[in-house]
Amino acid sequence: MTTLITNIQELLQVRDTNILKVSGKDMKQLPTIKNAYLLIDDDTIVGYGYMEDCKNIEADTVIDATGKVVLPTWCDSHTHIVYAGNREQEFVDRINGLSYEDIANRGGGILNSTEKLQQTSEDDLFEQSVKRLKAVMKLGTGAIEIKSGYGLTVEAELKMLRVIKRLKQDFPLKVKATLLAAHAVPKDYKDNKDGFVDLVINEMIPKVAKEQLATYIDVFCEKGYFDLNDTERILKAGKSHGLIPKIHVNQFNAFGGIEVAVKNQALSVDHLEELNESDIAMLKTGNTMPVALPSCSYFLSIPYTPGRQLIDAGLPLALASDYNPGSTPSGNMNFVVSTACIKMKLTPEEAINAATINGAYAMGISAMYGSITRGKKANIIITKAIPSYAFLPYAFGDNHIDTVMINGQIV
Ligand SMILES: N=CN[C@@H](CCC(=O)O)C(=O)O
Ligand SMILES: [Zn+2]
Repeated sequence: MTTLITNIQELLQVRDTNILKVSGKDMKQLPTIKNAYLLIDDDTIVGYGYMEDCKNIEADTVIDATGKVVLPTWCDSHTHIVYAGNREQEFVDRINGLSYEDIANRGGGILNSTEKLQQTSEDDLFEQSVKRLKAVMKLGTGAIEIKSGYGLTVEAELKMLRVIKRLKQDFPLKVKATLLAAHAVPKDYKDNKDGFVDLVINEMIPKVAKEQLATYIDVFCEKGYFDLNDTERILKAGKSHGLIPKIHVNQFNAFGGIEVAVKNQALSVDHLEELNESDIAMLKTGNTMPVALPSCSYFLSIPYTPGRQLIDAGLPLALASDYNPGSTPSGNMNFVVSTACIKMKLTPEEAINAATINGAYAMGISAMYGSITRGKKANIIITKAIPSYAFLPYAFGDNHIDTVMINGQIV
């Protein structure tokens, strides 16, 4: 089954060679073809070029994209979309003056979601998550990373990861799973954090690795959660079971977590709202992808990750949603891209690179996702008729998407 998309006003992120990420000044370059065609065979991109060169191409289905922009689907490398219930009361509490930290200190926050998740059946959790997954696919997300971390017991963490596995099996988008057991210290271990870290290392990691329920190991490395020593121990234990590090770090405090991550060859370091010069120098020594989560900064009114500074230092940057019930109850990557331009001063080219190819890198899948490249998966967004691609981040808040194709099928 072949599909030919014709008369594309502009085809974005066209990469003839299969690069895995873009960094520094290269992020300003977004290769495009104006007045283009795109040819898909089943689930694979097989050809593209100028309209004048597509005269002899025949296909089973032809889609006319006159006036429309076509680009790869968003690669959202950081989400927590498997959760139970919501936390809108905490949102109201914050409006009335409490901080995210205050709420966590009185037993709310992550532990609030933990309580809800532990009381929710696996099927119910699956159904709640399906709704969110369907919604983000419609908004152009074609690959997604999903974390555990609201279970905090062996059984509840496994329940979350089994739900992620079902989502992976039942939906066409690419799903990568991460074990984030060290997301918060559960109530039962309130005065025994080391005991909980031991549980993560001795029981959770081996079980999850044996059942192949996750590819990545994550830790919330933050004051009041897990310190540098805990982070190092958990990352090393994960690595010894084949799990690749990818951590939450520098959200509220910068105290050396990035060094631990880079030294353990983390695939990504995520949040980075607080960043100092030594963190940037450390990132320059490795291949770890910095990931910014601007919707989280927006929702919590905390600083934005200094993405401009990271890119100007020659580093790559990825953008992700952080979709979760506490700090980012939104998985809209279009908003993420707009907010990165508006608040972090990324150019539209940089933001689109960050949300496609670099997002794919932060999930370890950029050889097959994140650009319009022959042989890559046919995951594409066709916009409505718009004046130019800069209109996407510019006219924020409106949905500019006409069609989303994942594996060559319209969703
Ligand atoms: N910061 C840690 N974890 C999530 C928020 C979790 C929550 O509040 O439920 C985040 O990435 O923002
Ligand atoms: Zn997160």
